[in-house]
Amino acid sequence: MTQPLLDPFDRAIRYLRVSVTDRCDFRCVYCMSENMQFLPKKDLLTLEELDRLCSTFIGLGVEKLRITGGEPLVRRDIMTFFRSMTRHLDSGALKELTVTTNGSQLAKYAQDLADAGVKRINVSLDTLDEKKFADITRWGRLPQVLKGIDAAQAAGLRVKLNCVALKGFNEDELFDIQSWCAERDIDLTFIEVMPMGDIGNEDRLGQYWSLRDLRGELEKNFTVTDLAERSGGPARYVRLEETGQKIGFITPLSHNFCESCNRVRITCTGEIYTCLGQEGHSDLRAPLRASDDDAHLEAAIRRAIGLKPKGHDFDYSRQSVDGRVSRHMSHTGG
Ligand SMILES: Nc1nc2c(ncn2[C@@H]2O[C@H](COP(=O)(O)OP(=O)(O)OP(=O)(O)O)[C@@H](O)[C@H]2O)c(=O)[nH]1
Ligand SMILES: C[S@@+](CC[C@H](N)C(=O)[O-])C[C@H]1O[C@@H](n2cnc3c(N)ncnc32)[C@H](O)[C@@H]1O
Ligand code: SF4
Ligand code: SF4
Repeated sequence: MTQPLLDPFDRAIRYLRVSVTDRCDFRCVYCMSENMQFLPKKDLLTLEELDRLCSTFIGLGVEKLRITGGEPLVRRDIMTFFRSMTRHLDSGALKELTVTTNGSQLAKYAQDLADAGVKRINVSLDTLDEKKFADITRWGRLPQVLKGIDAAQAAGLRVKLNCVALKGFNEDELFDIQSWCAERDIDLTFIEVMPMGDIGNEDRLGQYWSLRDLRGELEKNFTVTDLAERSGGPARYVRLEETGQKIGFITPLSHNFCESCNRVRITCTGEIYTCLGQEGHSDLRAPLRASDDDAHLEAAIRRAIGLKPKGHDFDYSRQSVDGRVSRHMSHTGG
């Protein structure tokens, strides 16, 4: 029997997040600069290499696989990869195959995702206003995303909306977004903006809207009850008693979920980041390419997991660069 992946703090690693591309058809202001330089295609893991890497992790006890990016659905032939993972769902080794997407390609791929065994997807959407959407994503078009969400629901996929809370940007839309989701039976999670990337002159500290304040706003209209349940992810949930709606809050700066952290991340070039909020990483592409022997790759994975830190190092209170992670969110896929 293979030993499960345990980190130095005895946390079992069951959740793998894989960024399949650094490219994106949007340029969200908190994520990328307008003139992002992307990696040469030859540096990316091939779909076959991604398959081998993910399959090795699944053999080592990973039960949940989330595909992210950049925008995962702009990678050519990505459905081939999703379909190749279906065998692990069929065998029961993989419990969940899922994706985090900006929604732009969903109208095209929703049914294929459902056919591959995907049940739930997360769609990132910060505003329901067309003009504001164009501003925040720079290149995105809202109607295309809304069409994608409709297609996902029509294909039977459960949709969760990820909404980054931004002061002075979507504060005024809080109740519109909440009721829009309630009407469509779409789950909703708010995310605090994180200090990542060196993104031009964007002022992430000025955009910071604490979810504590956002919750305070909700309390003006609803009775908000804390729920004890956890999804195995960083979100904490509340219920709005008047509508019965469940809303998630992800406050990456609090350490409240680090102690039960179950995840690691792979970039599209095969680096493993054992913590979203730390720079430390190891290379898995070299061992992947060096030999067909999976034992070699497994040993490299175990060595990397052996370096997983206890928690993150984000800090808004430090004004200097050492309080931020300089890598872009699109590099590790959030
Ligand atoms: N600090 C921190 N933030 C995380 C972590 N995982 C996810 N997040 C944040 O949560 C955001 C949403 O993540 P998603 O890709 O939707 O996945 P999720 O919320 O973990 O997924 P489910 O719980 O399966 O729905 C990410 O973009 C990050 O901002 C984590 O391990 N640490
Ligand atoms: C990097 S994107 C990758 C997947 C896909 N392109 C999407 O947007 O859903 C994953 C998530 O990271 C979030 N994100 C990006 N930059 C962020 C930041 N600086 N702070 C908080 N969340 C961020 C996005 O809102 C999105 O929900
Ligand atoms: S948040 Fe997602 S959609 Fe927006 S620029 Fe980053 S990778 Fe692209
Ligand atoms: S910040 Fe790091 S340790 Fe904490 S939950 Fe996220 S990945 Fe895990």
